[in-house]
Amino acid sequence: MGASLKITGLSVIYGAAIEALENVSLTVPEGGFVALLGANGAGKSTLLKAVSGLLRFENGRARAGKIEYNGKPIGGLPSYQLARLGILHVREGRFVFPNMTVEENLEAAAFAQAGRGPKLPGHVYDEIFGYFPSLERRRGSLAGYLSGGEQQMLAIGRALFAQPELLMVDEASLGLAPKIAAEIFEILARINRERGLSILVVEQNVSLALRHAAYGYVLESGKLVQEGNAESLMDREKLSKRYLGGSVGEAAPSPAAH
Ligand SMILES: Nc1ncnc2c1ncn2[C@@H]1O[C@H](COP(=O)(O)OP(=O)(O)OP(=O)(O)O)[C@@H](O)[C@H]1O
Repeated sequence: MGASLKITGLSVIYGAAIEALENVSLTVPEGGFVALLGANGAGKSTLLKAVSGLLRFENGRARAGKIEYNGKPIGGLPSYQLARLGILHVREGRFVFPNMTVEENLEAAAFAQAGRGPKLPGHVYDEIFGYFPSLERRRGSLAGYLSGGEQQMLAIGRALFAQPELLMVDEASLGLAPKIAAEIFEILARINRERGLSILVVEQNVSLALRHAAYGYVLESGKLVQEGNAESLMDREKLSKRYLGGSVGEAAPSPAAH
């Protein structure tokens, strides 16, 4: 089941003066798959943090604008309440517990997010491992020893335990080999299709994101500069050069790719 997100005229500042977003409006329809694109520092992560209630931990705040979830205002709610409403944010950097096994990471997430556990019924694992078979093979391994791609899958798998209705994923492809990044996006698309879950991804790899998302928004220096359906954005060759500083078809190269 998916939820709708509507952001209207959102402006965010950090501290007293750093303007990270200015008058940004964005919609994720129920069951939609939307990509938020833009170069480094454009404000993409800030937007996700504004939705999931994480801004306050970084001395950030919404100066203006409205955030509505399923038609109701949610601005100012704490992150744990937003998670209970079904808004899950997979942050950039993955944040798995390195000294716990895959299974323990999933149990911890279920316990913290949904108040379940510590032992979970088998079908819950089957559902998650159905999307991520490589995690099942490594369920007894310490998360710290997983590859970057497997850690990203674990981070997404943990979010799924909370039965989200809106899943926001920040830079899922960062530092990953193209084949693994593509696999992760295919899994996200499958989750979107099969569960009707609404998905908002932040991505620098434009072609990868627009291959799966139906609609995209482009931020530049905190302002929305382009939006449109995936096809029309892919057609705008200029988009990459002007706003993203690279080729539409390429992700930023990463020395850590594995
Ligand atoms: N905690 C913070 N305190 C002060 N300024 C911040 C903070 N987080 C982000 N910023 C500033 O806000 C702007 C937007 O940053 P943000 O991280 O949202 O961009 P981004 O598009 O997600 O970039 P990246 O792809 O590099 O993560 C930048 O100018 C950044 O320096």
